[in-house]
Amino acid sequence: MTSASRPTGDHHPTGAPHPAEARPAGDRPGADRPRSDRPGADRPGTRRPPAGPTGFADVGKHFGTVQALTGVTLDFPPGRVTALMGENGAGKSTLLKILTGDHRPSTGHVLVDGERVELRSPTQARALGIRIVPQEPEIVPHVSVAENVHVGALPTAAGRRLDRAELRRRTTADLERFGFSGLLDPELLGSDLTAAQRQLVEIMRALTGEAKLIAFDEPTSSLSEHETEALFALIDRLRAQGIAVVYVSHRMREIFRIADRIAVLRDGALVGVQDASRTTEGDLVRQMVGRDLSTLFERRAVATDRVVLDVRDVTTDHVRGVNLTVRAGEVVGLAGLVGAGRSELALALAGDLPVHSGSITLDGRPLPPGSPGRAIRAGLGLAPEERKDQALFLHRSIRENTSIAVLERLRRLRFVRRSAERDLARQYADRLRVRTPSVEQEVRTLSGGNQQKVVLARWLARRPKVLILDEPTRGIDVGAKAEIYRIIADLAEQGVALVVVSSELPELLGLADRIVVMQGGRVTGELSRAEATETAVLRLAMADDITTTTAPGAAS
Ligand SMILES: Nc1ncnc2c1ncn2[C@@H]1O[C@H](COP(=O)(O)OP(=O)(O)OP(=O)(O)O)[C@@H](O)[C@H]1O
Repeated sequence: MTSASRPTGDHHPTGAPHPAEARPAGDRPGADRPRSDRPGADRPGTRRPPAGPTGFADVGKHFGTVQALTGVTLDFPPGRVTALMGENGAGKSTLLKILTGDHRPSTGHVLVDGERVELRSPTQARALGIRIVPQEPEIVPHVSVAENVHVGALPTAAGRRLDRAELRRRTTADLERFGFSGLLDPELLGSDLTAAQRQLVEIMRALTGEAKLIAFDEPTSSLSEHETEALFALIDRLRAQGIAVVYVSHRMREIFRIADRIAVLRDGALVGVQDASRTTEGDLVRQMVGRDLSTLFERRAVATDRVVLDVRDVTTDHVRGVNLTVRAGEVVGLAGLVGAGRSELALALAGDLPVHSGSITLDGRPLPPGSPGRAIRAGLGLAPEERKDQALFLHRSIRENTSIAVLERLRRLRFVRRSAERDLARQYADRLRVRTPSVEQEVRTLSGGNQQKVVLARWLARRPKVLILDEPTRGIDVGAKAEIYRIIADLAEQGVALVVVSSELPELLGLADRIVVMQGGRVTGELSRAEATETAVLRLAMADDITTTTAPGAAS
């Protein structure tokens, strides 16, 4: 791509000043007007009003017998952020894929600036200014960040060789404009990127060239607070330039922070579109799920004195001397910022990563580290963070994917195995509200959130002595979240020792009897349920940063 083909001046995301308005939910004067109509947004060069709406007219979509969408009519006004909400499998991703030319609608059509268009491919949608930041970033592993961002439009020097200096310059400038400087090195290889960095590359890719509509599909699921704020600042700038933003997320707090309007889908149909300042979390939940979830975190404390998991001085590549005890019936929350070492500790305890020193005792017996099979046999289960990559057999059914962890138990009942397997899978599919016609459905055809529920079902079904759940509700809708909280409470009542790693603080504060906070691979503190507040947790999660600020050099 030449620099001339990139957005410049007012069209560029960072060409416009950052809107200064703070936006607490429910207190946004003029929130019902398009942003571009508001004072300060009307700068020379801001887009002209389009001739007509961009969005969907009566769109339906079926996959074989599955009716994913029915009669959806919805437009995305310029300069406004429209959030799309709905339970797992409600049809959000399918809707986005129709907008970006990945799927063709079975009925109805897509409108761009009032004109009916037949989008045959993502390239065609892109040429019309429609962009998507997909749920699963697609990164080329063997090339740099810069090449990944500018893939398909790389600058060339004499002899048609790649002009690396120009590419680096361009990417560094992009990083600065998008507010991502310091979060990503243009020279890093695709294969070395963290989940968060992969997401940032996808966002940068979507923002190159002239965009009129940008859709984000659960963009923050792997971003830290800091990266999420950089993304929100960017979205504020996109809005101020008159770009239509579509934002898919299950996170209520984010929706109320960033959205102007909220569209709710249920079972493939549009339930309604409301102004974000005139609705509440409770209203949205009722619309999505059809019931009240006000008792989300209700659970009794049932922890006993019997220590089931005792971790002493465990050191791994990035984890330093961690001590942790979990009692039967206790839920211990592991808090920390992304990169604090929580997932590495979880993987090490489950035998998936080497332990360099220290000891692990499970139910009074030493658990030699380094063997996942041994950990499972000893009664320690881990539902890892990267569930889909690490755990699913995509071409197998929900039944097979659920029962694989309990086959030994079912095998004993040789003749009834298949039906026992099916009953088990059905029981969890129902409890976790997996949207599927049958448990014989191949997992690859499920929506992202429903795939996550299947992996979780497997571990919940196993009922180990110690269960470690790493980000158990990531990508999962609010109805199923409530069910997962209930299952965690039930497991605790049955005497299971639980460790929950979560980046959603309200979730940890609601679930945990005790919160252990990590930072930079170490435990920086522990808070009882009574002591734990968001501020107290964050203070410990940033302990080093605070030490460094107050006493330079002291933290080295
Ligand atoms: N390629 C496919 N083949 C068969 N069924 C599909 C396919 N893609 C989607 N579906 C079905 O369409 C429905 C809508 O799925 P979609 O991915 O749009 O949901 P979603 O609202 O994005 O969910 P999530 O919050 O879990 O990401 C689901 O029932 C899903 O199983």
